[in-house]
Amino acid sequence: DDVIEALVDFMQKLVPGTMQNKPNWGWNMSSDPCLSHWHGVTCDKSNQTVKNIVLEHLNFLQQEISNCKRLKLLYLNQNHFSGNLPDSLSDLTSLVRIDISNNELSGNLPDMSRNTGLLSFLAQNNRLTGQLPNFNYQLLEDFDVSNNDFTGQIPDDTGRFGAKSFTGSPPLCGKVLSNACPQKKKKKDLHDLLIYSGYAILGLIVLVLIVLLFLNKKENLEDYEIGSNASTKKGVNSTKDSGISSESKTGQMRSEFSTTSVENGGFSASLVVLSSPVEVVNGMRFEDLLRAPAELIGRGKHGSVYKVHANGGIALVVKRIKDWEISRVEFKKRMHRIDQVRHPKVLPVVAYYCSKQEKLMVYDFQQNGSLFKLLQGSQNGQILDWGSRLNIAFADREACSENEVDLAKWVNSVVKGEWTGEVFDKALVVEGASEERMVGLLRIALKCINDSHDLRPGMDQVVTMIVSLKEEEERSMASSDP
Ligand SMILES: Nc1ncnc2c1ncn2[C@@H]1O[C@H](COP(=O)(O)OP(=O)(O)OP(=O)(O)O)[C@@H](O)[C@H]1O
Repeated sequence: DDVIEALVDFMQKLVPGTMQNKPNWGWNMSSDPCLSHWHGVTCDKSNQTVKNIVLEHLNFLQQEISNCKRLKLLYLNQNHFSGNLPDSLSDLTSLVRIDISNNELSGNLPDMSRNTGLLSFLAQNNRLTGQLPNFNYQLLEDFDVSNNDFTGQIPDDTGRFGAKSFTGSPPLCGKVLSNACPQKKKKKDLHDLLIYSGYAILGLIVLVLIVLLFLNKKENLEDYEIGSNASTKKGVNSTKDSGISSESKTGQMRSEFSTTSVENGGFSASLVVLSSPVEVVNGMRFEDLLRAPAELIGRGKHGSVYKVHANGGIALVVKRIKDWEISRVEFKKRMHRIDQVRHPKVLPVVAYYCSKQEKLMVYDFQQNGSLFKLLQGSQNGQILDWGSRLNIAFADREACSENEVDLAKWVNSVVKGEWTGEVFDKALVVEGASEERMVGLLRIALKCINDSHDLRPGMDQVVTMIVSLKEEEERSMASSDP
């Protein structure tokens, strides 16, 4: 009975209670270890004396230890324990000290990185294998894994524990041992190379994006600058284009130029005000121009012309230049060159706008319209009398002489080219004057303005020429009568 009691007590201490459910386990006070064949117990032939107790492969530690969540100290040193340490050891996060030294434990150590409160770990003199797991080396006070069969690199790069803690595992390598770790495999190099080239490509893409962004910004800035340089001078604000309704508030159709400008992609830039003192454009923004009611008043070779009722209903003229492949810088230069031309017969440009899609020139509206139309009599049905035409011609002559254009030369060229319709008074033609006679007279007049004094006819010669012209015409009229 004493033996039975001692054995049950031993088992109770080793694995308290938990093995009782195992079939044919025995190990209780109500049975006999030999007759009831307790697990692991062998007796002599007469079944009187317990001779051997073999409790192999029962994973006592494995089964029990994971339940001890608050376990702080685990001292199993010098017990000849064999087998693997349970993985559940890493779940016991309250553990402070572990001593499993001087046993015959084998296999890998469990991951101990979660046991953050561990102060000592002693596992020397076992047969443990594999790589050393990560410990919180900074906190550890005692650490010894010497005389095992660990392999690979010592993970402790703090150098807190010297060679003594690691010796006896020949394949183990690291800074603290004389056994330096071999260079990393080529595969790792290739891996690194791939990672670095990935970074390099990514960096390149980012760089290209930045450059593109910068260029784009510069382009916009150029627009902005074109707008702001002159406008700062004149106090015009730079502004972004905004949404514009398809019809103006006055009910007039929104101008074609504004429609296209907006549809072409919502660009932004200011109207550039030149030095001409047309008050209304000061402070006017490009979007104001787009919003203003406008009507088409003419088309030239280089584009269409719109009358725009700007702020307060003041009339401006916007010429929308079509298909001009010119850079902004060049356009800007030309506009400023035009701005420098000061001539009473040249209508100054008051402002301009330039973007990739759109080039606009803004003028003051001229009530009297086009001289060409006035001369052709097609303007408001108005017919210009001969005296007014002469006045205009003289004014133009003066203007042209300033510009070194020779009116006589021009008339000569007109007569030679037989475009006389250009120079004759329409009223004379309407009254039935002979065009042939007028050309004859014009030729006589041109002889009178010959550059060379000697070649100019005298007055008597002029009279003779006019008389013969008259007679010739009368003759031809007589011969043509039936
Ligand atoms: N400032 C203005 N005020 C009033 N009407 C204008 C003004 N500018 C132009 N117009 C009208 O628009 C018409 C066309 O003008 P535009 O300047 O396009 O003529 P253009 O010199 O023949 O053109 P292009 O140089 O493109 O051949 C003119 O004939 C005139 O009736």
